[in-house]
Formats: sequence, structure tokens, C-alpha cells
Amino acid sequence: MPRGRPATNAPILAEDVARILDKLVKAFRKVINHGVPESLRHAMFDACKSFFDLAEKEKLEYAGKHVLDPIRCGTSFNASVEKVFFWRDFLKVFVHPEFHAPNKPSGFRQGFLILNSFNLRLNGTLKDVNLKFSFSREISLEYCKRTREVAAELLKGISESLGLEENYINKALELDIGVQVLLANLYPPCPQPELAMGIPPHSDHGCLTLLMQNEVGGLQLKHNGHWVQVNAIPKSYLVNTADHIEILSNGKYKSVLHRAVVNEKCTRMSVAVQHGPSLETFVTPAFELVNKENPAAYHGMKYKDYVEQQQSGSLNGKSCLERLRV
Ligand SMILES: O=C(O)CCC(=O)C(=O)O
Ligand SMILES: [Fe+2]
Repeated sequence: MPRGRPATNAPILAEDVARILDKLVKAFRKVINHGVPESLRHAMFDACKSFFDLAEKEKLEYAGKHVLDPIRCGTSFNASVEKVFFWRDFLKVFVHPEFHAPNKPSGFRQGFLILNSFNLRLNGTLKDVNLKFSFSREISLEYCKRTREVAAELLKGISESLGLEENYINKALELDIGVQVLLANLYPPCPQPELAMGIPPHSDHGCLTLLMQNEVGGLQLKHNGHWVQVNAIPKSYLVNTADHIEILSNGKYKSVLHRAVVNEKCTRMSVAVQHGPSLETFVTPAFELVNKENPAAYHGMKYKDYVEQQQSGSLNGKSCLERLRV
């Protein structure tokens, strides 16, 4: 869609999707070639794994109670209200606008050596070797900064596809002071996987989630009424649109309903980074997308209230979003 095209409430067209995909692909290329280095992704993954490997009493320090606690680990989704626990351990860390990281394991806070360029010119004999390294900040700080940049790029593409100015979403949702959460999930082998669930069907509450997973499948998306398995594609992120993109776009984008199933043999792990509005932002459908033919489909709500509401109960599909439907 050419920039400057007036915002309409027509459904998203194939050409728009093509543009978004193009943007996504560009962003992913950026991730692979210039963005989040593979070694940094691995280091982040390993740090999360080491957290789960800590002794139970070491993790106890982070067994937070409140959904907005900056660092919280636990089992299931919300063990205080669930009658049946889900087959999952999690670590949840608020990393923006204020950065937090657990002190243990050391992997979270270690500096990180990044290979920036490597030129080796061979002309019969070795002529020129140029190795450039830089020493980054703590692994999780660096990793979250990079994924935030990717999310901001993707949101520009989504803004444009809605006929809005490219920085519209980033500004409207105050992403520069937005909430970013690092969320690691561990699903150990389960003796009776057909009777268990890793995480029940839900949509994420923010705007965009960037997810990486190990080679063990288990993530499923609801597509045309069926659950479809999504396998990990090496070096890539799975990007989920979340509830606040559905609200802001007045329903033109839908948040993705997903769940994680477990298996008998292998441990599955995923590391998601969720990007949402600032806690104090009151989010409504974009004014530009609302008119007589397309009235606002959702009531507005402060993001903080939405997060508390969604995270304090049991996860139940898109029920939290449904409550905002006009
Ligand atoms: O483990 C997964 O692949 C999905 C986890 C998830 O949906 C979540 O933590 O919100
Ligand atoms: Fe999720």
C-alpha cells in the first residue's frame, strides 16, 4: 500500500499482506544478517536453560506472587487460581522500560563477545585478515534491545498496511516506554501427554511477540478452526500479533490463538519476547480507522489494567479481549 493512502476500513488486501510480508522478510533478513546475531540468540537461550537448571531453593527467590513483579518464576500459568496445573515451568522478566535480570545464573549478566566482521582475502597466499569484535553489555540486555528494534520495524510495516503513518503505532502505544517481557518456557517430558497441556489456548496481551523455540515441536496455532503445529525454522523468529494490535487496528488484525502441547520423550523450550504499550497507555481503536460504517469494535482500556486482568485469572482463549468487544 503506497504511503499516504487514506486510511479506510476496507479489509486488508492481498497487496497489503504482500507488503507486510516483504517488511517482515526484510526484518528477518536484518535479523539474520545484521540484527540479532545467532550466537546472541543461542547465548540467551542457554542462559534461560541454566535458570531452569538451578536448584529449586535458588529459584525460590523469584517465585513472585504478583503478575507485575519484575522477575517471577513458577509452574503452570497461574497456580494460585488453577485447579489443574499445566505441564510448564516459566521465567518471566520485565526488561523494559526498566531493565531487570536475575542474578543467577551468571549467563544472564555476562558480557558478550560479538563477531562483527570477518574479512579473509585469499589471493594464492593469505593477504589480509580483518577480525572485528565488540564486547556487548549483558546478554539479556543486549538481546532485548535487539528484539525491541526488530519489533519496532515490524510495527512500522503494520502501521503502513493500515494506511497510517509509519510511526503511528510506535507513537500511539508509546513503545519507547513500552513494556517488554522476556518469557522463557520449559516443558519437560510428560508421561501422559494426551492428558496434559503445556500452556492452554490464549492470545498474548501485548502487540507483537517474537518467539524462538528449540527443535522439539509443540507450539500450535488455531487456523481455520484447526490446531496447526508450528515447527521452528532455524535462525528465524515466529512473530505473533497480540491483543493490542487487534484493538488498535479495530479488528483488522487478529491476535493469534495459540497453545503449547507436550510430549513423552523430549524437553521442549521456548523463549518469547513480548512487546506491549506502556503500562499507563489507554488503548482504543485508532481514531483514523473508526467511522460511521466501521464503528469502534472495542472499548478502550489502560494496558496495565488489561495485563492484570488477563494474567490474574486462568488463561481462557481470547476471553479477556472478548470482554472489551462493543
Ligand atoms: O512455548 C510456546 O511455544 C508458547 C508459549 C506462549 O505462548 C507464551 O508463553 O505466551
Ligand atoms: Fe503466548
